Amino acid sequence: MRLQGTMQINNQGHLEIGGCDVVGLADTFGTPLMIIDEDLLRENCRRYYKAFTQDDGDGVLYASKAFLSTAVARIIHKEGIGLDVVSGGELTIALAAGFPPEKIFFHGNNKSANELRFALSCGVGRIVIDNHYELELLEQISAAEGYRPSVLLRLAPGVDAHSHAYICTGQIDSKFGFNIFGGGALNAVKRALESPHLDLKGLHCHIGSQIFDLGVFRCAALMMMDFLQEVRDHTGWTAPELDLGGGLGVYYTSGDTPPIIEEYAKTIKDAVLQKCREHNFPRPRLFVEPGRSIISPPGTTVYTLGSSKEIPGVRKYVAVDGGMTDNPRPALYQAEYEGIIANKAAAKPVEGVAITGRCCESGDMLIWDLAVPRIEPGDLLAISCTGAYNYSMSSNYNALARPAVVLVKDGKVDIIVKRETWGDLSRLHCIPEHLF
Ligand SMILES: Cc1ncc(COP(=O)(O)O)c(C=O)c1O
Ligand SMILES: N[C@@H](CCCC[NH3+])C(=O)O
Repeated sequence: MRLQGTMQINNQGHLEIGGCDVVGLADTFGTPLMIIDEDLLRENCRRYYKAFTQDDGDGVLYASKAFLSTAVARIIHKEGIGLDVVSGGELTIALAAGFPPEKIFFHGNNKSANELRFALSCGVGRIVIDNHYELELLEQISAAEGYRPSVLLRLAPGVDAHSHAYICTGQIDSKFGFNIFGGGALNAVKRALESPHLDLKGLHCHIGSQIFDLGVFRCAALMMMDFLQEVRDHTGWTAPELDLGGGLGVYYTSGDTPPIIEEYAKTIKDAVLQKCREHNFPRPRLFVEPGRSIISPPGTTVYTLGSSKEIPGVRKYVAVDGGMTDNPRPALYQAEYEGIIANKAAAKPVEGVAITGRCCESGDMLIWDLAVPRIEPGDLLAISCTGAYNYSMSSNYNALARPAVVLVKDGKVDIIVKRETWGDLSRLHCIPEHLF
């Protein structure tokens, strides 16, 4: 496993993160346990901040769908970054953390009337309108309740992000946004500009996630800038803001070669400036919305090894005490991960095993082929780069309780999300009177 951030192997041969021995963390907090390396999280935020906010007014918004807790929201805010939320729930967590609403952008392809009212009443910075239904709904609510929200329109620029089909979002055949091709986007811009109840600030696109090819980000930026010019030709309106979404990929396993944050920033800014010159267009205020590339590398999940089953000549399955409930990505996207036996981190590998979860599903696999030293039940497996879209996509399937999440830094540890208990699992259940 590639060691990232503050990870190291200590002189007891244990994996250490943020100066904390992972074996000690597992003893204290139990497993499965998600560990977040605060230094690496802050470093990623700072690199984004530096790369994108030197030009006046540009901004970085953390896509909180990747992982959101009140403590992480505080770190994000302290590092000068805004927040992208997609539901009343994410907005509630952000507000509970004391996140300033004006630094929050509200996304989503089917926001409810109640969610829109909530966003309006707390004064979010931007509402990103996804479709005509929402445009009408937001206009009606704003008119009735006396708001004039600042809005962006989400567009599908028709760019294929070359990532897993389930995480590409900017192509023509996508459920998200107004399509540039076919005129839907231009009509939406005209409609929003005509409305006295909406303050159209600019346009948005997000082409997908876990993207390594800077060429597709460049292509999206060029197409959006060409469209801003087309809009100016048709309406006379010069869009002051352009939000290009998130999507930068990260390293999960050897062979993954993601571009660095700084290269990504340069690609986007160069493309925008090129088109500004070409069209004599004033440089819009730029926003980006990274999620995975901020929080994935700082996250590591630790499991305890339990049962195993060896099928001679086929493979050896080794089960952990979590699985698709805390990390559904291998089952959903055939995602691959690296791992290390945290209590034997310096030991030489002697065999290859398949790491399976504990759910009643054959597809509940975490790693198909992991080289491990001699292992036994009770050993600890650490899987790296699990900070994004693991906990946030976790479930209670098989009535498994969600893991705890801890933040580590300089040898200190703080719990930031408590472990769910079996008691929590029935807290929303009710037994009707006639069943007594
Ligand atoms: C609108 C929007 N912005 C930002 C993101 C964050 O993407 P990523 O985590 O790949 O950076 C997403 C998720 O793909 C998204 O849908
Ligand atoms: N959940 C996806 C990313 C989706 C990004 C949100 N639009 C993943 O785990 O890779």
